[in-house]
Amino acid sequence: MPLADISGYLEVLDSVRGFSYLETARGVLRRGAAGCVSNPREKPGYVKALYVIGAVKIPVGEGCSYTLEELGVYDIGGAPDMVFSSPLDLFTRGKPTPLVRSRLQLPGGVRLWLKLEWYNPFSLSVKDRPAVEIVSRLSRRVEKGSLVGDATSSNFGIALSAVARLYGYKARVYLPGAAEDFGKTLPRLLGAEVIVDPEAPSTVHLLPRVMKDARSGGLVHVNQFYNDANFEAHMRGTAREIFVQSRRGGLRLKGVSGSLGTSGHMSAVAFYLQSVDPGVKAVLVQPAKDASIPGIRRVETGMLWINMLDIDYSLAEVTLEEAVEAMAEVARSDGLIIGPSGGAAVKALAKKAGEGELEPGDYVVVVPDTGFKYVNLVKQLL
Ligand SMILES: Cc1ncc(COP(=O)(O)O)c(/C=N/[C@@H](COP(=O)(O)O)C(=O)O)c1O
Repeated sequence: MPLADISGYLEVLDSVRGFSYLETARGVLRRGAAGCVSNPREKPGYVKALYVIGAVKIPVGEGCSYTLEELGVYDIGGAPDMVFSSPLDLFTRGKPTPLVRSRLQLPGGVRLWLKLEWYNPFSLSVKDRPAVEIVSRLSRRVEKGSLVGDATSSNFGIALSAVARLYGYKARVYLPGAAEDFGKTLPRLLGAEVIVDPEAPSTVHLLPRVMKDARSGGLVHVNQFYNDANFEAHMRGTAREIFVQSRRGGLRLKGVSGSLGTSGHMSAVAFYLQSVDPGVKAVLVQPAKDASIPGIRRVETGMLWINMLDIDYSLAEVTLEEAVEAMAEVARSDGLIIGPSGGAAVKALAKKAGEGELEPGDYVVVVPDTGFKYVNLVKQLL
């Protein structure tokens, strides 16, 4: 059977170390096709490369080749009746998240498209994706009833609290004092323990405390900051969806823009789309010095994938005021209330467009969550 279900080979994924499999993934994406292997179990890196780009099938045999479409890469979900058998089914098949053309006019023929990640059902944010990927893999080796936890700026904590319960785990989330109220309250509503450290200026400052609690026993640290399942969730999900939606929507995709926390989603989006077309630009936003924008950080504060992988990107700096200004611009042009990190990414793209750095074409901005969570923040700045 030349096209086998890749789900029959996933046990080999855990044996793959490092990022070398990504060169294979890049090659398959660039060629748009994958060759056969006689025994996938002897090629765990190849299995992982196909899994991470979203293949559902793996070609088994000699001397054959299959297109991405034949491998199931284009099967990005969809439930026409929107009837789901469970909350996890809602997360999985209630995809892809929308990609919508904004009416906001940017200079230089830059056409703006918004990838609305608040359509993820648990945290109404992009962070559902790594939470489901991390917990579903963990459930293969961690006994039910265990306590899982991590440091979070808010969204991942909500997603982890929700998904942990669905898999039979308890959750504990650690937040910096400056986190928004929704990030401190909603995990409790979901039955999680919440630890707030008023002294911690950011999530990464909480990691020593989380690791100490993990070492002293009793806590499984899921570690969104260094767990490759974060990056891989976005390769198979966010990135693949943008690739397929752009193709099917007839976009002339010239660039992507987004923000950085763990750097999981924008590393995946940039890597995937630049593997397909090396000419795709990646405009990444970071808060201006001394600025604080919920959920995102400056690259120098420490991130894994954006620093480890071969990704070509430019950085733009944005203040919180500029991020909220962009929220208002999108709200008034599209009627959509995007979150501040999405606003920051729109502003970053607009700056690059204004500086004449972008060629005409379609640009996708990943909008990690909704602005409905940030009323107190916005109120002070409107
Ligand atoms: C609203 C919003 N926008 C963008 C990001 C960045 O996503 P990432 O780079 O894929 O982690 C995030 C990421 N938040 C993560 C990580 O936060 P961090 O900025 O690393 O402290 C969390 O919820 O714990 C976010 O919540």
